Amino acid sequence: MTVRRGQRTVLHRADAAFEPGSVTVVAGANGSGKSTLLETVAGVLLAAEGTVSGVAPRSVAHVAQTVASPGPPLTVRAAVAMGRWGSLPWWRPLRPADRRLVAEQLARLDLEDLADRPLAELSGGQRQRALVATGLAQRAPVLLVDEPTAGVDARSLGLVLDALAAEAGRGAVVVHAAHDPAALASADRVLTLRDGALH
Ligand SMILES: Nc1ncnc2c1ncn2[C@@H]1O[C@H](COP(=O)(O)OP(=O)(O)OP(=O)(O)O)[C@@H](O)[C@H]1O
Repeated sequence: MTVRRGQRTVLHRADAAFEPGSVTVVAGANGSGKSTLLETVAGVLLAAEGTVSGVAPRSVAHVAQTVASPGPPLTVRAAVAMGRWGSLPWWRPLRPADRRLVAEQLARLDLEDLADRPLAELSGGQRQRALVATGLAQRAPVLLVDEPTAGVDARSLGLVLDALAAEAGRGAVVVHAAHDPAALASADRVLTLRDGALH
């Protein structure tokens, strides 16, 4: 697909297929278009040419890159619970199974001690883990995460990579953008964006 942002063609006939049950890392220099690729697959951006196929409506969990802004006044637990809202009609409260799933994701990313803290007050690395947990809580067939390993310490890096591998293990398509050598080494496949194309 070809994707433009303003006057700039960021992706130029970029083409890839992502397999269920595998983790793909999209690498590339700053500004090469990693976020643009994930946003287009997620349906946030529209391709000028080409299409994204095989992705059913509401089947994508897309975790955007951490932003420095304070965001809504949510606790970490509430933020992760938001991952369940998409699977429920608006008038329904979370079911016990949803709450269990939220608790599991908090434990998986070692967020239990931070669960009742406001998301906005976490450090960058802590917030990164919380955002990954929000994506995992969606249990979507397709999980797209923008730089989940940016700024996390060695232990958190392991937790994040293990969690992403486990998502692939349950059959999800997992695609994440990364620069980190450990993230690249742990992926089933690494695609590099260069000059708007995937190599
Ligand atoms: N909202 C926008 N409007 C116009 N151009 C944009 C916008 N967002 C990004 N771009 C441009 O699109 C190109 C690709 O940006 P993108 O954020 O996809 O790169 P990236 O590989 O994810 O970078 P990074 O590693 O820094 O996160 C860059 O040249 C960037 O300046």
